Amino acid sequence: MLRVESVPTMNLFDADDPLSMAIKPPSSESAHEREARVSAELEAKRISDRIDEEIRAEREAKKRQNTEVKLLLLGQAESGKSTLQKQFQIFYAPASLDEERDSWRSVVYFNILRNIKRILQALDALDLGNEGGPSTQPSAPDVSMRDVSPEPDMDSAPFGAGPSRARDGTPGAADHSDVLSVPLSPPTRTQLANLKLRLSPLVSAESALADRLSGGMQLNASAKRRGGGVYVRSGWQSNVRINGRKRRADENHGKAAVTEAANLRNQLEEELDKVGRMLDACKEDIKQLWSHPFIKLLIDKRKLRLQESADHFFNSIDRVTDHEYTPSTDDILRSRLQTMGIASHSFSVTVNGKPILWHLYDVGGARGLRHTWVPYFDDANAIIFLAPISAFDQYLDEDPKMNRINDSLQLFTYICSNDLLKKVHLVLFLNKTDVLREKIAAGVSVKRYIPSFGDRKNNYETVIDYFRTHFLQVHRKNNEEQRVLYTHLTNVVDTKTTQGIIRNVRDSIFRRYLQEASLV
Ligand SMILES: Nc1nc2c(ncn2[C@@H]2O[C@H](COP(=O)(O)OP(=O)(O)OP(=O)(O)O)[C@@H](O)[C@H]2O)c(=O)[nH]1
Ligand SMILES: [Mg+2]
Repeated sequence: MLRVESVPTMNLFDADDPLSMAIKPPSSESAHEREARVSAELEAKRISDRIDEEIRAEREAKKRQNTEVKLLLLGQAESGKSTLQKQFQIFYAPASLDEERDSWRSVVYFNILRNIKRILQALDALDLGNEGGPSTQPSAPDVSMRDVSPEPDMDSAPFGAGPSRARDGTPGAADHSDVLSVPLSPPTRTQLANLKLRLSPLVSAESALADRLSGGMQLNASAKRRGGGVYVRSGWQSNVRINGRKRRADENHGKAAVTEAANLRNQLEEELDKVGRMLDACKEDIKQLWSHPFIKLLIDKRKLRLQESADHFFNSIDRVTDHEYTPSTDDILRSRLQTMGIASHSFSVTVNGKPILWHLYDVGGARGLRHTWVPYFDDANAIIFLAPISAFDQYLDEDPKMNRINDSLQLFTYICSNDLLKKVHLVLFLNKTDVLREKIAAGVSVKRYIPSFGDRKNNYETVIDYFRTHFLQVHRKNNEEQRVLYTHLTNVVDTKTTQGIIRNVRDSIFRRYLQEASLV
């Protein structure tokens, strides 16, 4: 079957590796010396293996005594891990979400601006006549602080190749001859050119906000071109926290001295208020842009990768641009920020009268970040693997040749077959079922992207069944331990159904945990 990480084979004494060169035996080594060296190396390995085994046994024993449960949220980028983490937060620590509610205002603004920028960039590629406004194409070279470049190609795809699509992931790279072949009437051309001109200032506001959110951490130029978003590390909220928008006026009122922290807060608030005012001033243009039939066609034909929640935020533009706006819980669940590294969250849960600390690890799912998961495998108790099954018509930002369902299946194979995870409680979320339903209802053909789907009926139930069967097969083929796989069809932005599923998952994880720890 498919392997996800290819480990490069390395010559034992690689000339590029100074350590291996240092321990390389001398070229003058005699047969007797060689025998002695090999025997010493074997003995050293035996001792090292025994120590490893002792450490493993100790860790297992500790796991049993522990009153902690570690749950990993795994899956490709944009599969819904951080959204699910927010649902856990709503369930176990709603007050903490309230505390950071204000920080999400900047993310909501950023998401709206990012989608506008993508549409304007797509318009840039069309000749709309003399617009005279600033180009929305990135001009300055990027400084690479963190490369999230893709790993090498995987083995052959289980679903085969899909139709032609963007080769480099940029909106302009897709085949758009069909859009261009639609003759634009002069008034429409002028209308679009004017919209583009008036909305152009929002593009620089987007860049400033992206820098603010990521704390200056940037992607390299090629990752950006491929559509890379803003990566944030755990604790990003402190980059944009204002701590109560009303407080500023009170603090400043009649007081000469303000602290540096308050100054920074004020500056941030002013920046954000400015973006809010810009959005407010442009809201009619934004509505026009979003509802324009040509823009809809452009998004559809060129398969523009807008964020999942573009529709939600564009349709809420009046509410979001209100100067008293505070993000609703739904806004927070629909906001998009890419996770960099591992974000951990802890909740205290009482099970059978016993307090248990429940640690959740939300990982970054982009290919270049997956190596950071491995250190967490060792003492994990449970995994929720999220596979966005609506993504059958999409390709990875990191590798535009890789169908996203295909990537999910390969990743799931890696998780199911990983030795370190053999005993871990495994839960599979086939996520974004709501998006899948909408796509199917809109007539998007699965067979077009997944030729092996064949002539099956292009309806929701059949498609779900088809994908579920593939995931279950992966599990069955990699299940020497006879481990149960708990599968759920999910839409993790829906709080009501997700909370029910969280309860169900919690009970199954704790039941097993308590049995293993001999606590029942
Ligand atoms: N409609 C819908 N949107 C979803 C669902 N799950 C996640 N989303 C949205 O998809 C986007 C990506 O979700 P995230 O939770 O940020 O994805 P992630 O897996 O954490 O991605 P990385 O951090 O890049 O690895 C967000 O805008 C979410 O609101 C779902 O079930 N339905
Ligand atoms: Mg995330």
